[in-house]
Amino acid sequence: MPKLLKRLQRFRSGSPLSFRLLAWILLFSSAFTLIASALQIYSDYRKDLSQIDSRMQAVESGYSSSLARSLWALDQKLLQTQMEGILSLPDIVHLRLGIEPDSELVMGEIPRGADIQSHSFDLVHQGDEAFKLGELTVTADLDRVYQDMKVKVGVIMATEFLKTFFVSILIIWVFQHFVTRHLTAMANYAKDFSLTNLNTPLTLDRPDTPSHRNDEIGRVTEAFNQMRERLNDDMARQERDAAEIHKFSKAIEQSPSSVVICDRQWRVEFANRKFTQLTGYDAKSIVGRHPGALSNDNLENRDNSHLWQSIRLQVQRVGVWQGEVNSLRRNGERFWEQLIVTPIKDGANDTTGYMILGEDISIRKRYEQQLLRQANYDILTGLPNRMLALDRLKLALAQARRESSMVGVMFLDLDNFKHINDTLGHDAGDNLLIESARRISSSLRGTSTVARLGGDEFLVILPGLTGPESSSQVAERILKTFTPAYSLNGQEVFVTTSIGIAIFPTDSDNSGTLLQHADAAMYQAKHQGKSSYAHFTPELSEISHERLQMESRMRRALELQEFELYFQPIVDTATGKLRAAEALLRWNNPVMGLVMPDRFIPLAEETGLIVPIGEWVLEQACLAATGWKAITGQDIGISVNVSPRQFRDPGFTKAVMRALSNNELAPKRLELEITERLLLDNSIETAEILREMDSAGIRLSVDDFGTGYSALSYLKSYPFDTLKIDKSFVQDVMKESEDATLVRAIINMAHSLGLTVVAEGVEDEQQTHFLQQEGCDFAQGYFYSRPLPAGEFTEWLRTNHRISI
Ligand SMILES: Nc1nc2c(ncn2[C@@H]2O[C@@H]3COP(=O)(O)O[C@H]4[C@@H](O)[C@H](n5cnc6c(=O)[nH]c(N)nc65)O[C@@H]4COP(=O)(O)O[C@H]3[C@H]2O)c(=O)[nH]1
Repeated sequence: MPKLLKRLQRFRSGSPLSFRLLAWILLFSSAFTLIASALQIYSDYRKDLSQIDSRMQAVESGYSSSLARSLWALDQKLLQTQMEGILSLPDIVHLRLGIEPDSELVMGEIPRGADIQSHSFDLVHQGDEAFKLGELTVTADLDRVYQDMKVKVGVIMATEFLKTFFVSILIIWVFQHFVTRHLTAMANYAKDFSLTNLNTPLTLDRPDTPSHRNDEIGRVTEAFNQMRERLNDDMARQERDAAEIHKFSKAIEQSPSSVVICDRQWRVEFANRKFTQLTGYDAKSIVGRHPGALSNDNLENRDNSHLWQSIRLQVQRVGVWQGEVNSLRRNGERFWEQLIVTPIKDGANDTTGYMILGEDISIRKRYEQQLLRQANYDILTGLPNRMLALDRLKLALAQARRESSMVGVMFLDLDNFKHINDTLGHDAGDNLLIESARRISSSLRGTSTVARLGGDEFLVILPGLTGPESSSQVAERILKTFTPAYSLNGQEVFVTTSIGIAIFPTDSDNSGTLLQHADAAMYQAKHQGKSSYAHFTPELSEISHERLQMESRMRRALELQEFELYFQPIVDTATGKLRAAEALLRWNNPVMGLVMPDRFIPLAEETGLIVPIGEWVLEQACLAATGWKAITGQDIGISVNVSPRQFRDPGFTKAVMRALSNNELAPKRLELEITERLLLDNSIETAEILREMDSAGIRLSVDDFGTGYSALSYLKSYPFDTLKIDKSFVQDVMKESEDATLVRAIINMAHSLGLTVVAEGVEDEQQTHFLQQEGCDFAQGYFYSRPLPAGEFTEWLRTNHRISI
């Protein structure tokens, strides 16, 4: 019993549901039992009453006639016996027999206060005529019935209570065992459920069978565990999301671009580290401010407000704004930044804020400005370049049209720049250009423009001229500034310039044509003699046109096979025997006829066409030399002229080697003629190429010696074999004693350096004798033979047997 109480106690405290359930079960089952028992007792009570009633009926039916007879017969004894017999019947406690007319016989006693039930009936004598003899009232005591009922109630109540109680206990136990303890376990699980034990599933103390899994508790358990797993997943996702968010926020924070995030009202909410580095504004100090109004300078902010208004409008309309902004750092320093402004949208595509990405492009901007400068200005002299000059010219022409004034266009070319550049080196050339630019600029008014068009060409624009003569005055001033010597590499050098002038609108009203005319005039000035100027005349355009035509014809001359090599013998001065031949280029143009190299080689050099033309010459010269061996059986050398531009071409060495190997010519049979201008450049590459040629066995000669700086000293440093005295000295040896002395000195010096000497331009016998006397090794000139086309030269070989090997 204490155990049971304890249990009950536990139910009360730990299992309120069980307790309440027990109470309810008891209440309901008791009520139900009570009602049922009450109904049952009432039914039994009614049955007892009806039994008494039927017993009284039975007394009436059984005794009325016998009592009537006894009464008729006045047989008191019998009557008494009969009445005692009735009184002995159960529950009947009292009889009253009323006898007609007024006597009565009473038997038995009615207990005081007892509940009774009475039944009366007449005693009638049945004769001819019915005669009422009396009336019998039978009274039954209901006490027994009540006693029975009380006992029944007691018994039923006790048994029903016990039954209900034990059934309830049983139900509760069953409920507790199968349901409540699991619910309690669930409750405890739920109570202890936290993020730390998310991985512990809910398990109940019951077998894991399919039926258990499918019942309500099983389903609730499963629901619990599913909930736990979902929570687990959610937590994992949340962790992942948090890590992602952390990563993104770190990325934004550490982004190399500045990042500013604003709310919908364009108030700064966040700014990353880069922003602070870039602008000097601390992120916290600008929170809540408008990104265009960070500075305290009202003027600055007002300027910015227009910009940010258009940014806002464009972001709203187009969804993005990007551009370059000249921003202000906190310290007042300006910098260029590239901004990208975009809205930040939520899942419903509503704008929740704005993001401003910024990148410092100051360096790029500076670089761009530099590029712009480079695109418009000549780096060396700082003068406007061709592009800017043309722009300025167009502007000047437009203004002159409006003002009906004149514009002078001057084309300047330094007369001996190429020579100085080749002989004194590029540095000297550069200094010359810088100084020339300065001198030209110094002779001009403020409104004039001087520009460098490239190389040694300058352009001067003279706006607002009153007449062509004003341009002549300027030209004279410029020429005058060129009079003093230039100091280059410690040497005094005299440089002159040639100026061509064209006037707007007299010569042309078009900038391009004016430039062409000025160029043509410049060539005319050069032609007149250097250090002069010339005005454009209509005839000049023809000359300039010719130059252009020649260039375009030359470009096609190779493929049209218009070039031809002539060969001129180089003979031993003492014996007159052939030693080698010099290849001299000719251009057979159907329109221009036979064009001599002096006319087209400079243009070929200028345009770079000399490189493919020179390769062709090398190839053809080697081919010819191989052919002569076949004819004569002798190895005849071949000299080929190489121009500086050709020599400096990166493919030159390969082209030479290719020509030799293609034609199987021994390198020692090939002699390359190089002008001394090339050597004075003194560049490492020149020396290397010469050495490469020399080590390959190719012979090298200095051509036109005497026309340049004629410095013998450099000859020592290079692997030359031959020195060719220029024809201008040879031709005058018999007339000018100075030239004879010079030629003699050259021969002696060359020999002392171990060089063979060739005299060029030998035209008569006297010259030959002189050279023989002076010990000049070889001679070349009309005296022996003019340069001959290949066929005629072969013929010359056949007829001339004096071949020296
Ligand atoms: N007055 C006179 N002149 C004589 C006499 N003997 C030869 N000559 C000319 O003197 C020039 C000698 O060639 P250069 O000094 O190398 O001068 C050459 C050379 O520098 C250049 N040249 C010729 N062919 C080529 C070539 O294939 N490549 C290159 N780069 N230049 C070439 O053109 C220049 C002129 O060549 P050419 O007109 O053929 O003129 C040739 C030749 O015809 C003479 O007795 N009297």
